[in-house]
Amino acid sequence: MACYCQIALGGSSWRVATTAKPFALRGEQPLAPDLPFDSTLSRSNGVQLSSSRRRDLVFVINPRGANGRTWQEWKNLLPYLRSRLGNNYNICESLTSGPSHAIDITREAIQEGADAVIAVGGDGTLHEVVNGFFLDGKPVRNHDHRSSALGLIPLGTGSDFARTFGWKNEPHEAVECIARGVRSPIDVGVISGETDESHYFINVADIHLSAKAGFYASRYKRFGNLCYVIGALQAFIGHSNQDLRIKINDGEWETFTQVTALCIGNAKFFGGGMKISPNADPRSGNLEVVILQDFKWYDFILKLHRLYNGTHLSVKNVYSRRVQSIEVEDISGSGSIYVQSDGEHLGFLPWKFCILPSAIDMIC
Ligand SMILES: Nc1ncnc2c1ncn2[C@@H]1O[C@H](COP(=O)(O)OP(=O)(O)OP(=O)(O)O)[C@@H](O)[C@H]1O
Repeated sequence: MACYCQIALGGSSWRVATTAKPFALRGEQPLAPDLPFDSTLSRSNGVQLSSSRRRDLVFVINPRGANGRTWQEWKNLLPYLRSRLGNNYNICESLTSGPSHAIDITREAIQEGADAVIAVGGDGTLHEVVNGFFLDGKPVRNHDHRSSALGLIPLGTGSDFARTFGWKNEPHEAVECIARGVRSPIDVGVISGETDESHYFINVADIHLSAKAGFYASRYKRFGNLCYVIGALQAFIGHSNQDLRIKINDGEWETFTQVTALCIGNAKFFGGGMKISPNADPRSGNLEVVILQDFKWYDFILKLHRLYNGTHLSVKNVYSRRVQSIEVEDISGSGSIYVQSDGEHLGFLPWKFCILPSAIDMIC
């Protein structure tokens, strides 16, 4: 018989739905007020995994993803998920309460021995789940020194990472992958700066105009994919191309003049379907760097279709290269050049970006 457990951790709520003994987690704070509360749910303190022999799949759901669509679709999906996967797995449902919470949920789920942690939402949720696979620069492990697999049910606004695998922004294909259970190692990008703290990305990290556009786009997610157009228009206001210093694979510093945007792809798409790094492959052991130089606003109008279909690498003033690492510095030293990773604002230059080959097993 199915049993459910309401769980909360580190300032937010989790709900676990299993068909066996519940995956119980600390209960500290209530559900987000506008989320329905199931009175059959119970709470407990401390963390323990199901004692069932079946494996635990922890679904990390951002109820605010895609302006609330993620939550609506998840509710519709759950009965199907239980019928499709419930015979072989305990289905553990964990709702995020706010930014960064998915990181804590993921770390705890891995430490408690979850078989897989599955991000349900957009690239931002996936980004946080990926960051939860690491702590203090090392992979998180359970008591047997094993990690969990990473899964994804793409239900965000852009869901760009899923596009590299040819998945649509809907759940059924992803659920079939989880049911098949095939896992393969994928690469993760790691970003380091002046502090000891590392950040991880799985899709695309980018610098300057595109990162500024992403920063603004995040304010307009209620408009769906149109947010990227609005964000880009706002980013153009006051934009000026900048000279950047770049060091590739720990070689010599080089100057790239009048950089409009610099993109570092572990996968191919960003900005709601733009195929910015068309040769990137998260199983290649490389990152694809694409640099747009001296682009004017009208270049984007004339060449936008090439950016979307990934044929822009042969365009004038577009440089591309496969790298294992790249360091980027702002020559002006203004500290105002935007950086984002997986569509999430990270801060401003300088940063170093490296590949971690085969860092995570992914269900795909
Ligand atoms: N409960 C929550 N309330 C508010 N924001 C949240 C919550 N949980 C996560 N977030 C934040 O929501 C942001 C966006 O999430 P997500 O990427 O899933 O959706 P999206 O932006 O619509 O999709 P995409 O990134 O694919 O365009 C993330 O930055 C995340 O930190």
